[in-house]
Amino acid sequence: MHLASGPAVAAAELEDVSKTYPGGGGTPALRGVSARFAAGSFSAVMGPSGSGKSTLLNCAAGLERPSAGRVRLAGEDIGALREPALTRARRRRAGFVFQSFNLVPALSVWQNVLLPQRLAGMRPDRAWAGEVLERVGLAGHRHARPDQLSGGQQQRVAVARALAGRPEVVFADEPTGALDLSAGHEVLTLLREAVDQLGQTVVMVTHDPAAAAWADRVLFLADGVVHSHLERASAAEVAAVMTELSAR
Ligand SMILES: Nc1ncnc2c1ncn2[C@@H]1O[C@H](COP(=O)(O)OP(=O)(O)OP(=O)(O)O)[C@@H](O)[C@H]1O
Repeated sequence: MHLASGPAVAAAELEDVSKTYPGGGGTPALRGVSARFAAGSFSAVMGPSGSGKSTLLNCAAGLERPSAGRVRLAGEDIGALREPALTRARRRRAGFVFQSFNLVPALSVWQNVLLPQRLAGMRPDRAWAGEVLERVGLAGHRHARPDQLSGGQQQRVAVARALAGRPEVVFADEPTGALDLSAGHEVLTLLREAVDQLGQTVVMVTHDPAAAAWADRVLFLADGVVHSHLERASAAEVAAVMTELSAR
């Protein structure tokens, strides 16, 4: 089953986006960034600490409003939307995976997976949610609470939750940052399979060149601007660019 249309379509797009945070001392976190995340692709966003990676992700996802420029999610100009239309668009079109899992501790695995669809006012697609829980290997844990699971299992629940609503884009901010190597590997495998088998679009911020090497394309940020891109890069190639950026 394909969740997104052909590769030429941008699932998310930033056009000349700048962002200065109130209280950020006037220094922009992003300065005129343009980036296009093709539907059905897996992109990684890398760059030194403070280069604007999370800000880019949050602007693309409608979690932050840019100070200038345009953001389109599945072709919709979300900058033009006021609350609560922006929240509705984000809930309908974006799925999220965060470093800290962000599961609701009082809810079961199953309730966590269905929650975004409920919040979006959608009737949860239980058959599909069951299938994604199966895919992440946790069908037998649907009644468990998050604190009964390992970190790797909790992040797999978060991936299932992000996929369950069939969003146009899954935004992942350091999804392997809190995991050991093998749990991180499992989560990256799931994200890769979501792209290859389901046609999902994934945009992932990471510090780890080995994680970025799972992506089709790596976008490098430095000081709030796009420095460069790599296609189908190895971890060593990604690490070489990071070394160059860190030495600046
Ligand atoms: N809410 C905020 N208020 C003020 N400044 C902020 C806020 N969020 C981020 N910044 C600043 O914006 C710049 C870019 O931050 P951002 O978190 O996007 O970078 P990053 O590349 O994701 O960093 P890291 O790798 O350390 O997570 C930094 O200088 C940061 O201090």
